[in-house]
This record gives sequence, C-alpha cells and structure tokens, in this order.
Amino acid sequence: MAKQVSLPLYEKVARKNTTQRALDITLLFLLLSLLLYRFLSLSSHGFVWLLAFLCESYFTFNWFLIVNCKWNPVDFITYPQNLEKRFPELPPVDMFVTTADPVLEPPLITMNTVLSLLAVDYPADKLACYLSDDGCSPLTFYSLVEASKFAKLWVPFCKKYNVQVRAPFRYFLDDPLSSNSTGANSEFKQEWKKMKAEYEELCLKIEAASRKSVPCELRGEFAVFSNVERSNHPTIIKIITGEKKQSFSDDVPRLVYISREKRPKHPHHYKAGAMNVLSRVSGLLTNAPYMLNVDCDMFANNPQVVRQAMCGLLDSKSQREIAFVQSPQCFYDGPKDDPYGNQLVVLIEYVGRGVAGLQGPCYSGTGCFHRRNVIYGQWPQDVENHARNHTSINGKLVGNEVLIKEFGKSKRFSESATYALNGKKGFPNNLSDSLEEAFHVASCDYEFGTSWGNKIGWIYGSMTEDVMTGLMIHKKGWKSTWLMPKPPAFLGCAPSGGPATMTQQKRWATGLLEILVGRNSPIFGFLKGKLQFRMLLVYLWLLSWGLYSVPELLYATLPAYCIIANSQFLPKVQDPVILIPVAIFVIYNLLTIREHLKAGMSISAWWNFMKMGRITRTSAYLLAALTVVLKLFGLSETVFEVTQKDQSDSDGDGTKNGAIKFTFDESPLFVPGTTLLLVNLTALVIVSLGLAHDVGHGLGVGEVFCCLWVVLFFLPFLKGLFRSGKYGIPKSTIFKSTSLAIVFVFLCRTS
Ligand SMILES: O=c1ccn([C@@H]2O[C@H](COP(=O)(O)OP(=O)(O)O[C@H]3O[C@H](CO)[C@@H](O)[C@H](O)[C@H]3O)[C@@H](O)[C@H]2O)c(=O)[nH]1
Ligand SMILES: [Mn+2]
Repeated sequence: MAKQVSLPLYEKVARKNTTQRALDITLLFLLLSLLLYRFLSLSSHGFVWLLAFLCESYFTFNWFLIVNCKWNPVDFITYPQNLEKRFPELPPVDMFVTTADPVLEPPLITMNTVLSLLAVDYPADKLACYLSDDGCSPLTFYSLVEASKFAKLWVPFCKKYNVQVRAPFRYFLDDPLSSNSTGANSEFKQEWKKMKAEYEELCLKIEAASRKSVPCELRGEFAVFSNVERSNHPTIIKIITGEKKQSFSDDVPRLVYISREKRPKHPHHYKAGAMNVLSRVSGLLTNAPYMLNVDCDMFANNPQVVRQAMCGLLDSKSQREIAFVQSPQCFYDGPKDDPYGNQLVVLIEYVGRGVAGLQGPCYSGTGCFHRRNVIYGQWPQDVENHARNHTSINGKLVGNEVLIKEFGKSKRFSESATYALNGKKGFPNNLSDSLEEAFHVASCDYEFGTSWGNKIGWIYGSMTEDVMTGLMIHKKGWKSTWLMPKPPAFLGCAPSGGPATMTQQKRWATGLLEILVGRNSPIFGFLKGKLQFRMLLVYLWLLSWGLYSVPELLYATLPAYCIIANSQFLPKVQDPVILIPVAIFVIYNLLTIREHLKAGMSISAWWNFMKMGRITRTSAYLLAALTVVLKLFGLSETVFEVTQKDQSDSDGDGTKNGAIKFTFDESPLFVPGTTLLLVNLTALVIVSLGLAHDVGHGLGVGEVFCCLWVVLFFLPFLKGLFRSGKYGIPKSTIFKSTSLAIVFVFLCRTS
C-alpha cells in the first residue's frame, strides 16, 4: 500500500532554454540602449523623436513582459498507468458542451464533439454529458436525439476496438480496410462498414433536417419547441439517455440537453451565463466533483483525456494546489503555414510552457477540467475544513443562510453545493424531483441577488469570460496546470478568412482589456489577493493586447510621416548609432525564426505570424481598444459574436489549391489597415518621384526601408485593392481609407 501511494501520477520538469534566454536578454538590452540614446538626444530632436521614444518604451516594456512569460518553461509527464492503482474508484466527471447558433455552429460538428466525449476511455457510469444550447434550436435537439441513438453503437465499437479518434467525422476520414493492418480482421471489417453506414445515415438525417425550416414535426418530445424564439423562451431540459435507472445503459454516459430560459429584458451573459446554468443543473442531477468544459467544435482527440486530466488533479498535493487542468487549444485541418497566424503553436510552445512554470496556464475556455468546489468559490485554505465537515468558501465558514444568499434560493441546490464543497461523495438525488428543481435554477431571474457571475461560477463582465474566471481562481492562490498528452487532448477549428479571424481577435482583445480596466483587474489581485508577482506580469501582457494597437499603429505610420513631412525618426546611416536599431531588427527576426523552426513550423509560417501580428494589432486590436473606451463612457455595450465553424472540407478561401487569399468584408475592421497601406504607398511614391527633400546622403534610408517593410506586411491588403468579390477590399472601405489617407498626407505637409 505504502508503495502505491508513492507511485507518481504527474511530474513537472524544467526545460533548458539557455540560448533562448540569451537572445531574449540581448534584445531587451538593445531596446534599453535605444531608449537611452533617444532619451539623451530628445532635446535636439522634435516631436517625432518623442513619439518614437514613447512607442519604443511601450515595446520594450512589452518585451520585458514576454521575457518574463517565457523564462521558466516546463514539460509535463503524466502516468495514467498508475491512476487506477492509486484510485481504483475513479471520480465522476460532468462534461459540458456549449453551442449558441445552429447556423454558425453546424449541429453535425457539435454532435461529433458530444460523441467523442461520450466515447472517452473512462467508466461510462462516472460520466454525464450536458449540451447547453443558447440557440434554443429544435434542429440541435433533434440532432442530439439522433446522435444519442448512434452513440449506443458507436461507444461500444470504440471501446471494443480501442479506436484512437472518437469523433466519427475524423475517424472515417481514414479507411483502415484499405491498409493491410493486422488488426483488420473480418469481424472488425464488417462492424466498421456497418458503423460507417450508420454514421452516414446520421449525417443524412441531420442534413435533411437542417434544410427544412422546421427539422421535424414539433410533436411529442419536440412540442416544447413550438412557438419558441431564440431570445424569448422558457427553460427546456431533456434527459436524453439515462433518465430511468433501468434504461440507463452502462455503456453510454448520461446525456442531457439544456436550453436555459431567455427573456429580452434579462441580460444572459453569453457563454459565462450558459456555463453557470450548466454548473447548477448538473449540480442537481449528477453533482460530479470535476467538470470538463469544451466549445462545440472541440472534440476529444485523445480517448485517454479524462484519465490524463485526473493525473493532474487527484493526488493529495494537487487537491490543495491545482484548481484546473487546461489543455492548450489545438486545431485540426489548419491550412498550411498558418496563413491567419491563429493556430497558436508558437504561443503555446514558449509562452504557454513558460507560464506553466509560474502559477500555471490561464483558463482558455475550452478543454479545461475544473474542480466543482473551486468554481463554487472555494479557496485553497478552505479545503482543510473538509476534514472537519465544515463548509467554507472565500476563506469563511458558512451556514445555510449564507449558502442560500450566495447560491440562490433553491434549497436543494444549496444542499448539493454543500456536498460538493465538503468533498462528500455522491448526492442523494431523486432524478424526477431534481429535474423539477433544475428548471428553477435554469431560469433567467434565478441569479438575481446571488453571487453567481460575481464571486461564484463563471465571472461576468468580459467577452473573455474564460481568462476572467481563471484570473479570479489564480487570485485566490490556486495554481493550474497543462494537459499536454500526445496526441493532443482536444482539437477544434480555427477561423479562416480575414473577417472571421479579425472578429475573433477583436472579441479577445476587447474581453481582455475589459478585465484590465475593470474591477477585477489583476493589479488588485496582486495587491489584495494571492496572485504571484510574475503571474501579474503574465496577466498584464495578456490583458493589454488591445493597448498594443496604439503604439503599433503610430510606429507603422512614423516612417511614412517622416518621408512626407521631411523629418527623421532614425539616425543617419553614417551614424554608428544606427547599429542599435539594425541589431534589434536582425535579432528580433532571427529569434522569432528560431522559435518557429524549433516548434516545427516553417519560415513561411514565421512570415505569416509576423504579418498577421501587424495586421491584427493595427486592425482588430485597435477597434477593440476603441470599443472598450466607448464602453467605459457608457456609449456602447460589448457583444459576443460567435465564430463561424467551417464544416465542409472544400475551403472557400482557396486553401485547397495551396494559394491562400486573404478575404475582406465591409466591416470597419479593414479601414485602419487599408489606410496604413495607402499612406505608406504614398510615401514611397513621393520618394521615387524625388519629391522628398530630405532623402539622400544617408538621410531617410532607414525610413524608406521601414516603409517598404510595412507595405510587405500589408501585402494581402495591397492585393486586395486589385481583387474583386470577397478577395477584394470593398469600394466603400477603399473610399473611407483614401479619404483618411488624404487628410493624413495633408496634415503631414502642413505640419
Ligand atoms: O451566447 C453565447 C455565445 C457563445 N457561446 C459558446 O461559446 C463557445 C465559444 O465561442 P466561439 O465563437 O467558438 O469563440 P472562440 O473565440 O473560438 O472561443 C474562445 O474564446 C472565447 C472567449 O472569447 C471562450 O469562451 C472560448 O472558450 C474560447 O475557445 C462556443 O461553444 C459557443 O457556442 C455560448 O454558449 N453562448
Ligand atoms: Mn471556437
């Protein structure tokens, strides 16, 4: 026995990164030297010098924050083979999937996610899967009912043949019958064919239903969907499998459909609101101590995923330390060389692993296993009270009255919360009673006057509810850890095309900035809470993405401004000081190329990353910053715009034939980029016509080079000027940008 306890479940090993540290520090040192030089010569230069100094100060500070993030990278090793030796009785896990719109999020994608979860390699009676449908769509419900029938065949099939990819749409991409693998015996062949035919039938049914205005007759089970409007309907909860004990098949986990009540006058808090309803309803029905949450497109790609996560959560040290286990967001079928710079590979490899060496990764909304008691507000020190059978949250012992105040009026729910908080096993639930109560806790006024969204559950007030919720957890002194098995735990779709990518980036930057300037800012978390100092720096880096837009945009216009207004922001080429900016340029590029190559990416992926970095910062982040300013002045509300998930494999962006074309739409998101391009082009035309007085004799060379560099980054926009349809920049955008560019050039000339 004593031996078993010492069997490790999980280890964190520091990675060596001497070269990277040396490069990072050299760059920091060079940036500081540039600042010093600018500072000492401020008085002999004008406004342009000051502006450059301010922008570079911001870049230097940001670089310092990044170096902090990357400094202590770690690796994770899990030992799932030891799990059952130490915990013969594995704990229950409630799995949540959220969907919001059957058009942007095709039900077939969501169903594949659900099926992959139902089929994970974990005792089925320990799992329950809840689908939250903010679209209140009979199509989604219909698809789920059909998928649950298929699941009864699919789940046993996966377990019998130890299928690796348990999302059918991915699994059936390969034909194991064509390869002569030894495992392909004739029984398997037959079952495989049968399963494929069943899956195809499921797809046909869902597709046929989605072509109709109403997917099926709204009778019987479906009657509740007659006369519902998306944003105005009562709660719908349907236990699809596992309602009655006798019909609960041991092979397939419980499956529940929830569409929470929505009324036009009640704010519903987007995904955070949905997650809170899921927590409460599942608290009444199954009350598992662990909760996994995934977005509708993030299927479980590794059947061992729950076991892997339990390795990080179960031992007694992690009980007191680790609040959640986050799997990094990875994507399937990403176009070659990451043309939209949104596959996050390099970010996860360096920043992700580095942050894990500190207090742990930030919560990123999907692929995350949470402890229910932490979501209910427990602090690390509260865990000690378990043993004494006392309920405590936020560091204080609480009685029933307080519980009702914090968790809402449902007595049954407070009771279930007490169970969860005290780490007691099981919850005496009578499903039919609980179901009635579940409608109550899913209603839109249930949270009124409670701590939900404030101190308990998913926190409201930011478009990136995930980072906000994770921050609140880290503030209490909890740590978190990565789940990085091979193959990756979950895979999802990254948006493709210009508009979808920019909209997502804008939402992220908006949400992050909302946290930075809000009352839950990490600065208070550090001063008053238990957020570690270096973790504060991590959050500052992440939350300030939107702010970066301002210096980035100014700096990208500086060279053009200098050329048009006969000024300089860089030293002459003969001046030895020019070596500092040149070295910064060279080292920064070498360093980022090295990072990409080491992470297995190509040089083109590096270039796309650089290019998209500039494009997103000056476009999406700029609009995000503006949105937050408007919100601060009470002039606008922030809205969660759901990302389109692509279903077809024939890609509209020309990715299939290798040539990726950037796409545009009429959104104001493309105005800043187009304007920036036009301004830089104008400057280059002025130079080539010999109209720039100060260019020549070593003066202005740096500025001209920078202009060219900016134009190279904005090449997709340059091409967009000459293309039509979705590949072209709309006329209205060109018109707006040209007007802005003319005003800018005029101002430069008169300044
Ligand atoms: O009112 C809403 C809006 C969204 N969602 C769901 O939220 C998830 C994320 O939405 P998506 O459009 O896919 O956004 P992404 O930018 O891809 O998501 C990332 O960023 C979000 C925060 O901006 C996090 O919530 C996500 O977990 C994280 O994966 C999806 O499952 C949606 O169905 C809801 O349930 N209700
Ligand atoms: Mn998504």
